[in-house]
Amino acid sequence: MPMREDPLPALEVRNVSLSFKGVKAISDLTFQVERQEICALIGPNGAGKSSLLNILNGVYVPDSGEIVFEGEHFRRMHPLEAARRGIGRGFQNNALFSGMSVLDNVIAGLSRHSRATLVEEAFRLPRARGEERRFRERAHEVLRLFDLERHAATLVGTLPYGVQKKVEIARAIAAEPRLLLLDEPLAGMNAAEKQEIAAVIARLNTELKLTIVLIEHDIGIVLKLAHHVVVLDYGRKLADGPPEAIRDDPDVIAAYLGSEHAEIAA
Ligand SMILES: Nc1ncnc2c1ncn2[C@@H]1O[C@H](COP(=O)(O)OP(=O)(O)OP(=O)(O)O)[C@@H](O)[C@H]1O
Repeated sequence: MPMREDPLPALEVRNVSLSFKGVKAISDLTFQVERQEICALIGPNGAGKSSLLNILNGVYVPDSGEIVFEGEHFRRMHPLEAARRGIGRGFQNNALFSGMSVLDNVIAGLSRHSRATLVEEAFRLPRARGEERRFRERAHEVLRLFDLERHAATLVGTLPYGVQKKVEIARAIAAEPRLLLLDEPLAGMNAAEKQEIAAVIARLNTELKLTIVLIEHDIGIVLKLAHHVVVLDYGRKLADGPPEAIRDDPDVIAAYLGSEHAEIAA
Protein backbone atom coordinates (compact mmCIF):
# COMPACT_ATOMS: atom_id res chain seq x y z
CA MET A 1 0.00 0.00 0.00
CA PRO A 2 1.48 3.42 -0.87
CA MET A 3 2.56 5.58 2.08
CA ARG A 4 0.15 8.39 2.85
CA GLU A 5 1.66 11.88 2.72
CA ASP A 6 2.01 13.32 6.21
CA PRO A 7 -0.40 16.27 6.35
CA LEU A 8 1.37 18.00 9.26
CA PRO A 9 3.47 21.06 8.48
CA ALA A 10 7.12 20.81 9.55
CA LEU A 11 6.87 23.85 11.76
CA GLU A 12 4.23 26.16 13.14
CA VAL A 13 4.96 29.43 14.87
CA ARG A 14 1.83 30.37 16.81
CA ASN A 15 1.23 33.83 18.25
CA VAL A 16 4.82 34.13 19.41
CA SER A 17 5.93 37.28 21.23
CA LEU A 18 9.29 38.09 22.76
CA SER A 19 10.62 41.23 24.40
CA PHE A 20 13.91 42.31 25.90
CA LYS A 21 13.52 44.67 28.86
CA GLY A 22 10.44 46.28 27.36
CA VAL A 23 11.71 46.25 23.74
CA LYS A 24 9.37 44.14 21.65
CA ALA A 25 11.56 41.98 19.41
CA ILE A 26 8.68 39.80 18.13
CA SER A 27 4.98 40.62 18.30
CA ASP A 28 2.26 37.99 17.98
CA LEU A 29 3.96 36.22 15.09
CA THR A 30 2.17 33.35 13.36
CA PHE A 31 3.21 31.42 10.26
CA GLN A 32 3.88 27.87 9.18
CA VAL A 33 6.54 26.07 7.20
CA GLU A 34 5.63 23.04 5.12
CA ARG A 35 7.81 19.95 5.01
CA GLN A 36 10.73 20.13 2.62
CA GLU A 37 10.21 23.83 2.09
CA ILE A 38 12.91 26.50 1.99
CA CYS A 39 11.45 29.39 3.96
CA ALA A 40 13.32 32.71 3.92
CA LEU A 41 12.91 35.24 6.73
CA ILE A 42 13.60 38.72 5.48
CA GLY A 43 13.26 42.17 6.98
CA PRO A 44 15.32 45.19 7.99
CA ASN A 45 17.93 45.13 10.76
CA GLY A 46 16.32 44.64 14.14
CA ALA A 47 13.14 43.13 12.65
CA GLY A 48 13.38 40.08 14.95
CA LYS A 49 14.72 37.46 12.53
CA SER A 50 17.65 36.21 14.63
CA SER A 51 15.52 36.30 17.78
CA LEU A 52 13.04 34.02 16.06
CA LEU A 53 15.73 31.50 15.09
CA ASN A 54 16.91 31.61 18.70
CA ILE A 55 13.41 30.71 19.83
CA LEU A 56 13.19 27.90 17.29
CA ASN A 57 16.30 26.19 18.60
CA GLY A 58 15.59 26.81 22.26
CA VAL A 59 18.07 29.62 23.01
CA TYR A 60 15.27 32.07 23.87
CA VAL A 61 11.94 31.31 25.51
CA PRO A 62 9.04 33.34 24.07
CA ASP A 63 6.96 35.45 26.46
CA SER A 64 3.85 33.94 24.92
CA GLY A 65 2.78 31.72 22.06
CA GLU A 66 4.14 28.35 21.09
CA ILE A 67 6.14 26.45 18.51
CA VAL A 68 4.87 23.23 17.00
CA PHE A 69 7.59 21.09 15.42
CA GLU A 70 6.31 18.05 13.52
CA GLY A 71 3.13 18.10 15.58
CA GLU A 72 4.84 18.44 18.97
CA HIS A 73 4.06 21.58 20.92
CA PHE A 74 6.65 23.40 22.94
CA ARG A 75 7.37 26.77 24.44
CA ARG A 76 10.48 26.05 26.45
CA MET A 77 13.13 23.78 25.00
CA HIS A 78 16.84 23.50 25.73
CA PRO A 79 19.09 23.85 22.62
CA LEU A 80 20.42 20.32 23.19
CA GLU A 81 16.90 18.99 23.19
CA ALA A 82 16.16 20.93 19.99
CA ALA A 83 19.18 19.27 18.36
CA ARG A 84 18.07 15.83 19.55
CA ARG A 85 14.58 16.42 18.20
CA GLY A 86 16.02 17.17 14.76
CA ILE A 87 16.46 20.95 14.69
CA GLY A 88 19.94 21.89 13.42
CA ARG A 89 21.43 25.37 13.40
CA GLY A 90 24.08 27.34 11.56
CA PHE A 91 25.15 30.72 12.91
CA GLN A 92 25.46 34.26 11.51
CA ASN A 93 29.09 34.64 12.47
CA ASN A 94 31.19 31.68 11.81
CA ALA A 95 31.00 29.56 14.97
CA LEU A 96 33.67 27.04 13.99
CA PHE A 97 36.76 26.13 16.01
CA SER A 98 39.36 27.75 13.75
CA GLY A 99 42.32 25.93 15.33
CA MET A 100 40.75 22.51 14.76
CA SER A 101 40.67 20.46 11.56
CA VAL A 102 37.65 20.37 9.30
CA LEU A 103 37.02 16.76 10.31
CA ASP A 104 37.17 17.52 14.04
CA ASN A 105 34.80 20.45 13.64
CA VAL A 106 32.22 18.19 12.02
CA ILE A 107 32.77 15.57 14.73
CA ALA A 108 32.23 18.32 17.35
CA GLY A 109 28.77 18.88 15.83
CA LEU A 110 28.02 15.21 16.38
CA SER A 111 29.36 14.88 19.89
CA ARG A 112 26.42 16.92 21.18
CA HIS A 113 24.50 13.72 20.48
CA SER A 114 26.88 11.58 22.45
CA ARG A 115 25.38 8.99 24.75
CA ALA A 116 28.71 8.23 26.39
CA THR A 117 29.24 9.90 29.77
CA LEU A 118 32.25 12.10 30.51
CA VAL A 119 33.74 9.28 32.60
CA GLU A 120 33.32 6.80 29.75
CA GLU A 121 34.96 9.29 27.41
CA ALA A 122 37.79 10.14 29.82
CA PHE A 123 38.69 6.47 30.27
CA ARG A 124 37.94 5.65 26.64
CA LEU A 125 35.56 2.89 27.68
CA PRO A 126 33.91 0.75 24.95
CA ARG A 127 30.78 2.85 24.47
CA ALA A 128 32.86 6.02 23.97
CA ARG A 129 35.22 4.21 21.57
CA GLY A 130 32.33 2.81 19.51
CA GLU A 131 30.72 6.22 19.32
CA GLU A 132 33.96 7.88 18.26
CA ARG A 133 34.29 5.41 15.39
CA ARG A 134 30.69 6.00 14.28
CA PHE A 135 31.08 9.79 14.51
CA ARG A 136 34.27 9.64 12.46
CA GLU A 137 32.57 7.56 9.73
CA ARG A 138 29.56 9.86 9.68
CA ALA A 139 31.79 12.97 9.54
CA HIS A 140 33.67 11.55 6.52
CA GLU A 141 30.36 10.74 4.84
CA VAL A 142 29.20 14.35 5.31
CA LEU A 143 32.53 15.75 4.07
CA ARG A 144 32.13 13.68 0.90
CA LEU A 145 28.61 15.02 0.45
CA PHE A 146 29.96 18.58 0.62
CA ASP A 147 33.01 17.79 -1.50
CA LEU A 148 35.20 18.71 1.48
CA GLU A 149 37.04 15.41 1.93
CA ARG A 150 40.32 16.83 0.61
CA HIS A 151 40.22 19.45 3.39
CA ALA A 152 39.50 16.93 6.18
CA ALA A 153 42.86 17.43 7.92
CA THR A 154 43.14 21.18 7.19
CA LEU A 155 42.80 23.66 10.06
CA VAL A 156 39.54 25.52 9.50
CA GLY A 157 41.09 28.96 10.13
CA THR A 158 43.39 28.57 7.11
CA LEU A 159 40.55 28.01 4.62
CA PRO A 160 38.83 30.70 2.49
CA TYR A 161 35.64 32.08 4.05
CA GLY A 162 33.32 30.43 1.54
CA VAL A 163 34.80 26.99 2.32
CA GLN A 164 34.53 27.66 6.07
CA LYS A 165 30.85 28.42 5.61
CA LYS A 166 30.44 25.09 3.84
CA VAL A 167 32.13 23.38 6.81
CA GLU A 168 29.73 25.11 9.16
CA ILE A 169 26.72 23.88 7.23
CA ALA A 170 28.29 20.41 7.03
CA ARG A 171 28.66 20.43 10.81
CA ALA A 172 24.99 21.33 11.26
CA ILE A 173 23.97 18.58 8.82
CA ALA A 174 26.12 15.85 10.38
CA ALA A 175 23.60 15.25 13.15
CA GLU A 176 20.91 14.58 10.50
CA PRO A 177 18.46 17.34 11.39
CA ARG A 178 15.08 17.41 9.67
CA LEU A 179 14.78 21.17 10.11
CA LEU A 180 17.85 23.29 9.40
CA LEU A 181 18.02 26.91 10.61
CA LEU A 182 20.57 29.13 8.87
CA ASP A 183 21.31 32.69 9.95
CA GLU A 184 22.59 34.65 6.95
CA PRO A 185 24.51 31.75 5.42
CA LEU A 186 25.68 33.94 2.51
CA ALA A 187 26.79 36.98 4.50
CA GLY A 188 30.27 38.31 3.74
CA MET A 189 30.69 36.23 0.58
CA ASN A 190 31.65 37.20 -2.92
CA ALA A 191 29.22 36.53 -5.78
CA ALA A 192 30.78 33.17 -6.73
CA GLU A 193 30.78 31.92 -3.13
CA LYS A 194 27.15 33.01 -2.74
CA GLN A 195 26.16 31.02 -5.80
CA GLU A 196 28.00 27.97 -4.52
CA ILE A 197 26.47 28.04 -1.03
CA ALA A 198 23.01 28.74 -2.48
CA ALA A 199 23.46 25.63 -4.65
CA VAL A 200 24.53 23.60 -1.58
CA ILE A 201 21.40 24.73 0.27
CA ALA A 202 19.16 23.85 -2.68
CA ARG A 203 20.78 20.39 -2.87
CA LEU A 204 20.32 19.73 0.85
CA ASN A 205 16.69 20.61 0.41
CA THR A 206 16.06 18.29 -2.53
CA GLU A 207 18.49 15.42 -1.88
CA LEU A 208 18.19 15.17 1.91
CA LYS A 209 14.56 16.34 1.90
CA LEU A 210 15.46 18.93 4.53
CA THR A 211 13.12 21.68 5.62
CA ILE A 212 15.15 24.88 5.80
CA VAL A 213 14.43 28.21 7.45
CA LEU A 214 17.01 30.83 6.62
CA ILE A 215 17.62 34.51 7.12
CA GLU A 216 18.93 36.28 4.05
CA HIS A 217 19.31 39.90 3.02
CA ASP A 218 20.15 39.33 -0.65
CA ILE A 219 16.69 39.58 -2.13
CA GLY A 220 17.84 38.29 -5.54
CA ILE A 221 19.03 35.04 -3.94
CA VAL A 222 15.90 34.77 -1.79
CA LEU A 223 13.64 35.04 -4.82
CA LYS A 224 15.55 32.25 -6.56
CA LEU A 225 16.16 29.93 -3.62
CA ALA A 226 13.10 30.16 -1.36
CA HIS A 227 9.71 28.53 -1.84
CA HIS A 228 8.16 30.69 0.84
CA VAL A 229 9.08 34.11 2.24
CA VAL A 230 8.07 35.63 5.56
CA VAL A 231 8.72 39.36 5.86
CA LEU A 232 9.23 40.82 9.33
CA ASP A 233 9.22 44.48 10.26
CA TYR A 234 9.61 45.70 13.86
CA GLY A 235 8.84 42.18 15.08
CA ARG A 236 5.57 41.94 13.19
CA LYS A 237 4.71 39.91 10.14
CA LEU A 238 4.39 42.24 7.19
CA ALA A 239 3.87 39.62 4.49
CA ASP A 240 3.92 35.85 4.10
CA GLY A 241 3.72 33.94 0.82
CA PRO A 242 5.48 32.65 -2.28
CA PRO A 243 8.45 34.74 -3.52
CA GLU A 244 6.61 36.14 -6.55
CA ALA A 245 3.79 37.50 -4.37
CA ILE A 246 6.28 39.00 -1.91
CA ARG A 247 8.26 40.63 -4.70
CA ASP A 248 5.14 42.40 -5.93
CA ASP A 249 3.68 43.29 -2.52
CA PRO A 250 3.48 47.11 -2.27
CA ASP A 251 3.83 47.03 1.56
CA VAL A 252 7.04 45.03 1.26
CA ILE A 253 8.43 47.28 -1.42
CA ALA A 254 7.63 50.37 0.65
CA ALA A 255 8.78 49.09 4.04
CA TYR A 256 11.63 46.78 3.29
CA LEU A 257 12.92 47.15 -0.22
CA GLY A 258 12.30 50.91 -0.06
CA SER A 259 10.78 52.81 -2.95
CA GLU A 260 14.25 53.67 -4.21
CA HIS A 261 14.96 49.93 -4.45
CA ALA A 262 11.69 49.08 -6.13
CA GLU A 263 13.50 48.29 -9.34
CA ILE A 264 15.30 45.40 -7.58
CA ALA A 265 11.97 43.79 -7.01
CA ALA A 266 10.74 44.43 -10.53
N1 LIG B 1 19.93 39.63 23.63
C1 LIG B 1 19.28 40.77 23.42
N2 LIG B 1 19.14 41.71 24.40
C2 LIG B 1 18.46 42.84 24.20
N3 LIG B 1 17.86 43.16 23.04
C3 LIG B 1 17.97 42.29 22.02
C4 LIG B 1 18.68 41.05 22.15
N4 LIG B 1 18.60 40.38 20.97
C5 LIG B 1 17.88 41.17 20.15
N5 LIG B 1 17.50 42.31 20.77
C6 LIG B 1 16.67 43.37 20.19
O1 LIG B 1 15.53 42.76 19.62
C7 LIG B 1 15.21 43.36 18.37
C8 LIG B 1 15.28 42.30 17.26
O2 LIG B 1 16.63 41.92 17.06
P1 LIG B 1 17.09 40.74 16.10
O3 LIG B 1 18.56 40.59 16.25
O4 LIG B 1 16.25 39.55 16.34
O5 LIG B 1 16.75 41.35 14.66
P2 LIG B 1 17.25 40.86 13.23
O6 LIG B 1 16.08 41.02 12.34
O7 LIG B 1 17.87 39.53 13.32
O8 LIG B 1 18.35 41.96 12.88
P3 LIG B 1 19.71 41.79 12.02
O9 LIG B 1 19.29 41.68 10.59
O10 LIG B 1 20.42 43.08 12.33
O11 LIG B 1 20.43 40.58 12.54
C9 LIG B 1 16.20 44.51 18.18
O12 LIG B 1 15.57 45.67 18.68
C10 LIG B 1 17.36 44.11 19.05
O13 LIG B 1 18.06 45.24 19.50
